[in-house]
Amino acid sequence: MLADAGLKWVILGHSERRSLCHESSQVVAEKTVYCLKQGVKVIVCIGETLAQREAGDTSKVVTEQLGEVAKSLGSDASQWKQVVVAYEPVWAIGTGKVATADQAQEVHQTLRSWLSSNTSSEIAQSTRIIYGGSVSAKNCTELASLPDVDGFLVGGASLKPEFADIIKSGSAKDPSSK
Ligand SMILES: O=C[C@H](O)COP(=O)(O)O
Repeated sequence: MLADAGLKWVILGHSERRSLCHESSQVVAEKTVYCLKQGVKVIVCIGETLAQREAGDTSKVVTEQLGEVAKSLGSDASQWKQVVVAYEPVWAIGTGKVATADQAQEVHQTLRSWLSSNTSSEIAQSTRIIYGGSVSAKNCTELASLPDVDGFLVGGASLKPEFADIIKSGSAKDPSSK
């Protein structure tokens, strides 16, 4: 239905779907495969809760979430080209508590390394890993400059004039920095 309506992208695995609708990572992976078959590209959201971060489980949680998608897509670079990974710490979504640059870079780098080890170095380098969670005009420039942050998934700020500044921050990145 979405493909028939001309939609090019969907967001899957948002934290609200995972928590309110009990959508598992396996279901997210199944939906990802289905969307790609229909020619619809996918933004897959992953991210830890505050309790998981405080327990030191962030890397485990996000790589397990990504791992379910990787089980389905394998090392097929043509499939991964249709997928964007969105790291969205649950505690940062809509809260005004953005991840620090160090926190964001650490997780993004972990995800890229994990992709390299579990798919291929080509897929790891070419897959866009974007950040979401209280991105604003105030924090976008620093976050956009991080080597493994390839863009943003913006919620609240996308409805405000500052969204223009967030879009512009994407051009601040040195493409050779990754
Ligand atoms: O759904 C939107 C994203 O989860 C981020 O939302 P936010 O930028 O308002 O925190």
